[in-house]
Amino acid sequence: MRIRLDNVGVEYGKYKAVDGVSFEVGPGEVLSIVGPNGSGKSSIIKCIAQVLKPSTGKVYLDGRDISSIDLNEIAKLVGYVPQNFHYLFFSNVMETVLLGRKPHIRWRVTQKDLDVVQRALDMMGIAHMAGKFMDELSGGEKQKVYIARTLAQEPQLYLLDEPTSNLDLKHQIEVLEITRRLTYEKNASMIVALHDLNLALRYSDRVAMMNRGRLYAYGKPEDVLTIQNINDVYGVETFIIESDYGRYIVPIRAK
Ligand SMILES: Nc1ncnc2c1ncn2[C@@H]1O[C@H](COP(=O)(O)OP(=O)(O)OP(=O)(O)O)[C@@H](O)[C@H]1O
Repeated sequence: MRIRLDNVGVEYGKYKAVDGVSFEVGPGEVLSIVGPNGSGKSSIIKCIAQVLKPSTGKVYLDGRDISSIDLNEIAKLVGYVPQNFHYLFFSNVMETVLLGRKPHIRWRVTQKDLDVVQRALDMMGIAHMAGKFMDELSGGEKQKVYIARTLAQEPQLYLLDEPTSNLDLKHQIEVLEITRRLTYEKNASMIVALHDLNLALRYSDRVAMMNRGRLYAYGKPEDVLTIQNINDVYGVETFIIESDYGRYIVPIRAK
């Protein structure tokens, strides 16, 4: 799936949170959006998820204006994991992940739906807690359930807003490995907001760096995540290590 943002702006009342953002993500590609707190990452993701309507510009999915696409079709195509998720505290893990199948279910839940849900639970390592109620889970466990729900949805576009914020080191890597692999295998696409610049460097095909609502830099990870850009946008001095395992950004001090 190809996603194109053309001059997207977001306003909250008179406050312009996003201004004139344009970028493109091709089939089988992962785009990370990085930038300081309040720079507009979530607002952009919400426009693509159709939670917010842009005040200017348009979002296109495979060339179609997203606002003209039927919401049932959007529900099948776009899998959105928001930053702050709301769950039904009286539902259990299995039921919550099964909700991901809702756009695909016609009359009743089929064996295929249950198989897909089981696979998603297994991929996220939460099958053993399938019967637990949502309000019995830790923050990281809830986040895994919401990612599993999106995996069960089998979307063409993964929209992940800081999906690793509550996860331990191992699961931060696993979530991005799994979603990136599915993106490549299914020729889907993925747009992910990340605070960890090293994860962005490692898992993206392209990076969009936001600064105060504007796109500051956009392109290949190594061209965007430079010492100079990080210094300009975050006000943090860094150095870069080139190792056998790849390139790493090491922060030294805030300016
Ligand atoms: N519902 C809202 N009403 C008013 N202002 C908002 C609203 N949501 C976000 N904003 C403002 O818009 C700006 C961009 O917010 P957004 O959540 O998109 O940033 P972000 O880059 O995702 O931040 P963070 O890294 O802290 O999650 C911020 O200044 C924020 O205060």
